[in-house]
Amino acid sequence: MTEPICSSGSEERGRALPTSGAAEPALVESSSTLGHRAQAEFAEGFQLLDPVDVPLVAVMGSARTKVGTKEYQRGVEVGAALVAQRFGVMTGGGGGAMAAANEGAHKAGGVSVGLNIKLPFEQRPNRWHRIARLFRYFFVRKVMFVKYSCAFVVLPGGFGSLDELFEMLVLIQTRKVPGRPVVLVGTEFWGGLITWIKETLLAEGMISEEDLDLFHVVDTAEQVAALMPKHAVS
Ligand SMILES: CC(C)=CCNc1ncnc2c1ncn2[C@@H]1O[C@H](COP(=O)(O)O)[C@@H](O)[C@H]1O
Repeated sequence: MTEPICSSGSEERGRALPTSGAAEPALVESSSTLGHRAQAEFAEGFQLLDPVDVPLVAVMGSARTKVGTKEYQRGVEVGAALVAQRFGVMTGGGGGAMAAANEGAHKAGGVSVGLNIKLPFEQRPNRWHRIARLFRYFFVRKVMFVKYSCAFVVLPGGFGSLDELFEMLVLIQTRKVPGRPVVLVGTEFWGGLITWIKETLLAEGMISEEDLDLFHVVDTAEQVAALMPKHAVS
């Protein structure tokens, strides 16, 4: 018999469930294991981030951006520009755009945070963050990005970056979190999505006109810095 794709709690109870390890799929564990692990992970995340005493900007972006490319360089510049404005930088701690933003922040002498994720394949943290933790659950880690950031910057990226972007926009749109700058970097890269948002989502009444004000689209690190909340600048 083939394994069911979905399983109910009662089906789970009869089965030996994996207990730990990066290779094991998350969210198929028993409800109680999931609950305990998530609770512990929340507590550890709070412990890590509560003591950070500079305002953090979450910088999202592709795990695949190559070192040495213009895109990588722009990520480095964004990290450095945020530190120049006395923000710390918090990323997903992996390679690509995450490494770029952490590198810029670290080399500029700022606070550089990496919230890594355990994945079923090998995952190396980048070497540019000094405050770090490895998370099992994307959803717990996303709470950290939202709870501990005062602005959200999204460099060009794929599904992961889109997920983080839209999570943030929904939370602001529905007033679950206070508004904050959400900045997409790369007018050319994001242009098609923005056009679709306007010509389909807005035109079909799926969002309101004012929802378009929930995000900005820019091209340079200086423009990102100019959109940040002013309280961090002395
Ligand atoms: C090549 C590959 C899939 C590597 C995955 N390695 C990852 N390491 C750390 N964070 C990640 C990773 N994949 C997705 N994320 C999260 O999703 C975003 C990147 O996803 P993407 O590459 O844009 O879609 C990051 O902001 C990060 O928070």
